[in-house]
Amino acid sequence: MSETSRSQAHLRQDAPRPLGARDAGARRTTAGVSELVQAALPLIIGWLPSQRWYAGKGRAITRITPVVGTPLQVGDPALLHLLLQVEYAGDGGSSQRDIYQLLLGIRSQEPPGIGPGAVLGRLSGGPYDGAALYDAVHDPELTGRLLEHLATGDRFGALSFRRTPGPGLPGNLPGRASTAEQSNSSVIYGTAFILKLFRRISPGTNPDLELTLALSRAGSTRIPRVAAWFESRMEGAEPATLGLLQRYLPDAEDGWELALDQVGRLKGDPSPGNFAIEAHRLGRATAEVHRVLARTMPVARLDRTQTHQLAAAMTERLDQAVAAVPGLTRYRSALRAAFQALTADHLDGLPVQRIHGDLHLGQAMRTPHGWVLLDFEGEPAKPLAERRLPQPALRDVAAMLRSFDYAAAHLLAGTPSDPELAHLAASWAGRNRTAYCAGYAAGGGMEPSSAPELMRALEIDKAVYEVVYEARHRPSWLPIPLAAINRLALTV
Ligand SMILES: Nc1ncnc2c1ncn2[C@@H]1O[C@H](COP(=O)(O)OP(=O)(O)O)[C@@H](O)[C@H]1O
Ligand SMILES: O=P(O)(O)O[C@H]1O[C@H](CO)[C@@H](O[C@H]2O[C@H](CO)[C@@H](O)[C@H](O)[C@H]2O)[C@H](O)[C@H]1O
Repeated sequence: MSETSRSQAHLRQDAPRPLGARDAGARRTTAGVSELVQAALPLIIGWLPSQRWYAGKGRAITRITPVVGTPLQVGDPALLHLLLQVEYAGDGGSSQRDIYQLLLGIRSQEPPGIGPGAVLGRLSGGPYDGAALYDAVHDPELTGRLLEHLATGDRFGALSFRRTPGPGLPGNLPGRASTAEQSNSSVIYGTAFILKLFRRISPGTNPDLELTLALSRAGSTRIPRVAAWFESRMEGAEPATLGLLQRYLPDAEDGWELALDQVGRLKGDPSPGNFAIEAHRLGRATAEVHRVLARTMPVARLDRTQTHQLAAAMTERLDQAVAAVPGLTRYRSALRAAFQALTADHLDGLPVQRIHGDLHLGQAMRTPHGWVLLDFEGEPAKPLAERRLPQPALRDVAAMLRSFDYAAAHLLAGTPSDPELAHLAASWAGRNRTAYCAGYAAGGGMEPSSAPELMRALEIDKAVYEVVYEARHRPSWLPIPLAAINRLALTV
């Protein structure tokens, strides 16, 4: 971070409507936003790189530029909404930039019970000199304030809060930070709503909002209904989605946890459950979602050129992954050949449509009324425009198949090599993969076994993505996708 330079040149200050007589001092007004941001920047720079959602890990920050600062509450506590552009050095002297959404709380005393990882430090200078600066996601009072904005459909300068038609929203529920492992940050309001705050922001509608709204409007019960969202105008660009409020599913069980529970029982439980029934239902649910998306969003068919482009994009991602993770190098030619096989004539005319884009067991919740799918954001590492392109629906199927492998591999993680256990794990994954595909076809989706080359290429493409994801975020998990690459490279 040695070369860090800061700029406030582009900071837009958006004045809030008065929020009541909470503003104690004359200096603590909107006029002080710029000074507040300048005082906060050194603390932000120290805190940002340790956040799970921060994409620039290991790279030197070269510049930080506040883009839009909006005080959503002044006084003690105060709430500052900030969009911050961070530039970092890329490979070979290139530079990369990302915009992050921060929701910063400011109080004279830190909120009770807040974890040390959520506290940025004490401000030095500016209108809140000496006050504690912290991640407001962990402050029930301030996240409650956000819900009020969503409930009333407020506008603050560049920020617009929007509600879907339907029953009113309660404006007075405190929010608690979700502890789920995730790419963004979520706040749960009682047992009624969950608000996801997108952390890495791109101009344009986030596919999570776009697709869940389309599914909600079509009456699908396979997603939690959208209740509200908020967005920011961006200079010279489309508005960016910042947050999505959906119904909370209080009785739901996470598919990943359920699967791990079942896999764990393979180690000697006399009555291991039959997850294959659930896998079949999940396949059906996936097909149902695909059918609604194909009905309500644009669809197309691949021509010869587009098939070549599909294969070329996979090859390009592979080459980038090999450069980032040298352990992939020895598989490169076998994997390239699998992508090359896609260019044969038989894919001409393959339907493409909007899909989930990053489907895995952790995105599937089993409720008393069946499986519900979450998080239609697509792979967070891909540019937003790419995530919004129509894709073969089997891409989601291949991604879920990878998830069954992941769950099985968990059984073996950290244990000395045990051929019997390895066999049990492989059989468990195989059974559930087959059941999921059968459920998908029974639900009206394309029969996965009718397109073996495509399925293999899609699974490899996903495993390559996972190799990079694990190398970056969870290096101890890297052997899981690498083992899959090894297997997929050998299978022809
Ligand atoms: N509507 C919901 N009801 C219950 N739990 C939810 C809901 N939405 C998300 N969750 C929980 O939060 C986790 C993270 O949500 P997700 O949308 O995948 O966030 P991210 O995009 O940040 O990874 C999920 O795995 C699930 O455990
Ligand atoms: O944060 P997201 O849920 O949007 O997705 C990212 O993180 C996932 C892990 O949390 C990652 O999924 C990979 O690990 C899962 C087990 O934790 C496994 O079930 C998936 O099959 C595997 O891809 C996902 O790839 C990443 O985009």
